[in-house]
Amino acid sequence: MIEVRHLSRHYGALKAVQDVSFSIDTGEIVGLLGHNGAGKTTIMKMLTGYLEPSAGTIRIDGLDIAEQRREAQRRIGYLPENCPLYPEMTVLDSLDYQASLLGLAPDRRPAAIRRAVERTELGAKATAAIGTLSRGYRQRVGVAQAILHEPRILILDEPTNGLDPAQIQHMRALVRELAREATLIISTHILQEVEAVCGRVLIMRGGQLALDSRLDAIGRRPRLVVTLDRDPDEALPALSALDGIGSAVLLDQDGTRHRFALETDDAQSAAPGVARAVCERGWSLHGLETERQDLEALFGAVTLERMEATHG
Ligand SMILES: Nc1ncnc2c1ncn2[C@@H]1O[C@H](COP(=O)(O)OP(=O)(O)OP(=O)(O)O)[C@@H](O)[C@H]1O
Repeated sequence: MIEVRHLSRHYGALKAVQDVSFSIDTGEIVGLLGHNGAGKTTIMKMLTGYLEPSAGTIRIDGLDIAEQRREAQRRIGYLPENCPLYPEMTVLDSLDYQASLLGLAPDRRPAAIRRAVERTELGAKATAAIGTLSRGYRQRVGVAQAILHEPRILILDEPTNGLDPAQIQHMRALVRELAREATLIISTHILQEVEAVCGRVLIMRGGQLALDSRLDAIGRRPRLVVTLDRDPDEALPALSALDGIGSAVLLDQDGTRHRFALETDDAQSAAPGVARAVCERGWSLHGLETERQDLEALFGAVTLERMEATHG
């Protein structure tokens, strides 16, 4: 179980992650999706205890990562982006070295290494020098390193980055296999990646969480999209407290106008109540529509920010 509350990270004036909250249950496979620079790696580094948040809390199985970092880290396996490996080491040496860094007792190492090699199907390359391996095999070594201590939570940053189509297929099969025993968070900027392996998606946009949805809900349940000239701080609590509304998130902003998406079981029936509540507060209603949450809309949420970034 991972609980993230009001997590922020600033680099000087740059707000790389802003007030992000989510919970992940045991056994879930969650895709963290967003364009380059959206804040995915920053979140992953904070989840793994390698980067301190500027604000907010992270709990791993109830352990506060700021206070019980070592203990929390023992439950996590991490494949960093462009996983650094020593090219002159063999696969086995590399795994043995990582096992020692993880603090595995020497008598437990051979069994742990054997199991990691089997699960990542690295047997044929076990004695090969890492520098001679294809990128796909090097990624598998990175994954083998991450699972040596049999963590219950696995965090994979761009696991298919730079792989060819056959290697991507293999990595996806490996991810599904790993998910039988661990909770998985996979960062990617590829929508198809999420569709292929994840049950749930978190979309980051400009450092903020723009969408948190189960994939099987996408394309089925329409949402209500309301446009108001109110700040999210004021509008979100009011909107999410309305009868029949499960949650409210900010979609985007154009000047002072903000578009909010409201999750509801029945968007058509909830619409009049939303319109009434907005008018009762004396707010201007600039738009109210039902929106089917299909994959295109999901993708739009991501690409919009890319356009904003491109156009400054
Ligand atoms: N150490 C750092 N110092 C300053 N700025 C940083 C640092 N690390 C990341 N950033 C900036 O923070 C923002 C978020 O970066 P981050 O790497 O978390 O994004 P990302 O979603 O993982 O992107 P990518 O898909 O390119 O890996 C970017 O604007 C990035 O330039």
